Amino acid sequence: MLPPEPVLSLDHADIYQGKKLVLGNVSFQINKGDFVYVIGRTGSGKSSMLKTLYADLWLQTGKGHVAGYALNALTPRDIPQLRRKIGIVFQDFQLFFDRSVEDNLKFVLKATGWTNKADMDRRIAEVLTQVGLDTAQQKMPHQLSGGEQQRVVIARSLLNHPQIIIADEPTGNLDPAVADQIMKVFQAINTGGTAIFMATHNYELIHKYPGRVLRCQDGQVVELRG
Ligand SMILES: Nc1ncnc2c1ncn2[C@@H]1O[C@H](COP(=O)(O)OP(=O)(O)OP(=O)(O)O)[C@@H](O)[C@H]1O
Repeated sequence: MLPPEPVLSLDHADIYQGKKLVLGNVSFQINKGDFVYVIGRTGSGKSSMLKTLYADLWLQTGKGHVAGYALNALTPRDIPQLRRKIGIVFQDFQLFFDRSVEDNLKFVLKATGWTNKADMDRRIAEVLTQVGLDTAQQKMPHQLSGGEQQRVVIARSLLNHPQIIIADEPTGNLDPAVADQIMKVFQAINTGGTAIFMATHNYELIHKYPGRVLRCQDGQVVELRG
């Protein structure tokens, strides 16, 4: 067997919101191809931990590595580079509603340094196919269902070939059948080798799409044994 390739790790990390310690002494590792959930009650610190991992919150104590970047030694210039290597998906879709699907995706490509039009067109077609939305390129977001909009967000997260997708409640606003389809999209992406780290409240999905499970509880993160 090949040795595990870590794509994300926290090592004795403390997660803060301002001066408030939310999670203390957090240590775990996610390897290439892992599917990992983080669960826990409202306010237990899931989002704060994810935000720390994509450098929206600063890691003040302990160590962390994401896609080759040391979180505790990031410079402001590193942050866009780091975010290019991870895909970020939220519950609320955060698409530009005054632009087509294609223009939403092109915006991200241009912002991350792509210039060649043919390359951009090819990559946009690829990621839309990957999420099962090949025909939606010219549509405006409001012409799409909630599930389709979330697929566009997932497609957007894939544009720069991330090593890991960090998803915060990506099915939270969707009805169960649609949530199920979105999970299948994540599963297919994961099968292709991309690690997934997902905060969720939906235990049914965890049973149906098994993965490692971390729980935020009483200021700590523990891994549940499967
Ligand atoms: N912007 C903020 N400023 C100050 N405190 C915050 C901020 N965001 C969250 N907190 C606090 O940090 C703690 C952890 O919140 P967090 O949002 O990380 O929890 P969560 O597990 O993701 O909750 P949920 O499941 O509701 O999304 C809570 O006590 C919360 O009130």
